[in-house]
This record gives sequence, structure tokens and C-alpha cells, in this order.
Amino acid sequence: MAAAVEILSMIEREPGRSALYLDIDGTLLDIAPTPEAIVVPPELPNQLAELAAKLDGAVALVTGRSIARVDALLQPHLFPVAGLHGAEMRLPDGRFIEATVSADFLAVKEELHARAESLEGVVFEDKGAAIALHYRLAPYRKAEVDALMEEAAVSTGGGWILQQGKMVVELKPVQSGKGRALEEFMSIAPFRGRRPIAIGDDLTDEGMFAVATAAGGAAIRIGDDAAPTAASARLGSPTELRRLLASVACRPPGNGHG
Ligand SMILES: O=P(O)(O)OC[C@H]1O[C@H](O[C@H]2O[C@H](CO)[C@@H](O)[C@H](O)[C@H]2O)[C@H](O)[C@@H](O)[C@@H]1O
Repeated sequence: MAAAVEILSMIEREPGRSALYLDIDGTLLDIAPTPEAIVVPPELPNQLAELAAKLDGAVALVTGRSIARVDALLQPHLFPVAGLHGAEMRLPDGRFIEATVSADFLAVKEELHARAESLEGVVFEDKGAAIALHYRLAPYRKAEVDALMEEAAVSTGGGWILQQGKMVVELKPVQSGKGRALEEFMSIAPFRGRRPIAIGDDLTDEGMFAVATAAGGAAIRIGDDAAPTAASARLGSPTELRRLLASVACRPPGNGHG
């Protein structure tokens, strides 16, 4: 398995041949008790913008969050984003691929919200065309959350599917997928023809790891868990990743770490 530092130093050496696909929660940002409690280090948005400038714009966020939420977190910058696990996208030229919502899904959402309210400690997150039910504050609720979400997925009639994550179960549009989102970005400028490097921390990121490595790129899984992965390297924490990305952002091209 390659070292994450080696992979990131490839970007330093050849920024014009690299493209970077970054997950947010657990990757760029440390995990927090609830979705709203995350802390964005104040220097991070500008560092990402510097990195994007160095790669001629070939930096995308690929996340379970909505695009609107990503924009609020990384303001004032508007990066290319695949949101809701790839169900919605903002392409580099500003065009949107939107996720549609059916009346049936809205009814499922309303019922799920009401039922989740009776589960103390469970956090309901409404993301528009996707829903997350978090049990981080009440881990003993996992089985109840699983059962509720399985029932909700069936009620959508197949238009939405389950996504397991870190102390969370989500309902996401069936046509979503971070791997597909990567393929979409990789087909257009400035991402086209560049070596894809995908960085994430969770099950939902495995799809983009597989696509990036199959395309001759690399993938880094963040965190010290022992979960099987398609990533080519591991790195301990978001803090370590932010430090490495900051160093890539500020070094002139052609300089390695040595
Ligand atoms: O694809 P990502 O950018 O990693 O987003 C995945 C989900 O992340 C968020 O939930 C996770 O992070 C929360 C804040 O640290 C944490 O409280 C929760 O337990 C984690 O599951 C987010 O709330 C979801 O909408 C994203 O899909």
C-alpha cells in the first residue's frame, strides 16, 4: 500500500496532471456529535481555493451533504460539488444537475420525521432529496433506526435506497453514487485527462476510491479503523490531511517533500 504522503507529493510535483476529489465529514472536517456541530477551521476555505488554483480548478467536493450546505461551510468559495452522495452536482462551469423529489418521497419524509421525534437522541436531518437519521447521541438506537429506515426505503417504491454511514443511516436517490459522480467530473474539463486522487473516510467513499484507482489514480482512506477498503493508502485523521493539503497548496510546483 502506498503512503498517503507519496500520493499527495505527486500533486505537488505535477499539479497540471492531477485532479483532487475530497469528501467532507470525517475527511476534511473532524467528526462532531451532530451534523450542525461541525467546525470548519477558518483557514480551510482559502486553502482549498489556493489548491484549486494550483490544479487549474480540478478540485471537487464529493459529499453526502447538500450543495447548499457545502457552499455555506466553505464560503465565500463555490467549488465544483457532487452533493447528496452524487445525486446532485454543480459542474465546473456552474451548471447544475439537480435531484428531483417526488410527492411520495415527501410523504415518506414527513412520516419519518414524526416517528424519529419519538426516538430520544436520534437526530433527523432533512437534506431535500435525501434524509439522514443519526444515532451518534444514542448508539443503542441503531436497530430501531435501521428498521425505520428500511421501512421508509420500501415506502419510496424503489426511488430511494439506504446508505449506511458513521452512526447514521441515510435515504438517498437510487441514481446517486460517488463513483458515478467521479466519472461525470472525469469526463469534463478541467478534470478530464488528469490522474484522479480521491480522499474519503467512509463506506459511501468506496465507490469513488474504486473509480479513481481503476482510472490509474489513487485513493486515500482517512481514519484508523480497520475496515476493508479499495483505497491505495490510509491516513490517520482529518487534521493530518489538512496539514498535508496546506503544504501542497503553498509549495511551488516541482518541489517534493524532501
Ligand atoms: O460524504 P461526507 O461528506 O462524509 O458526508 C457524510 C455524512 O456526514 C454527516 O454526518 C456525519 O458527520 C456528522 C458531523 O461530524 C456526524 O455527527 C455524523 O455522525 C456523521 O454520520 C452529515 O450530517 C450527513 O448528511 C452526510 O451524508
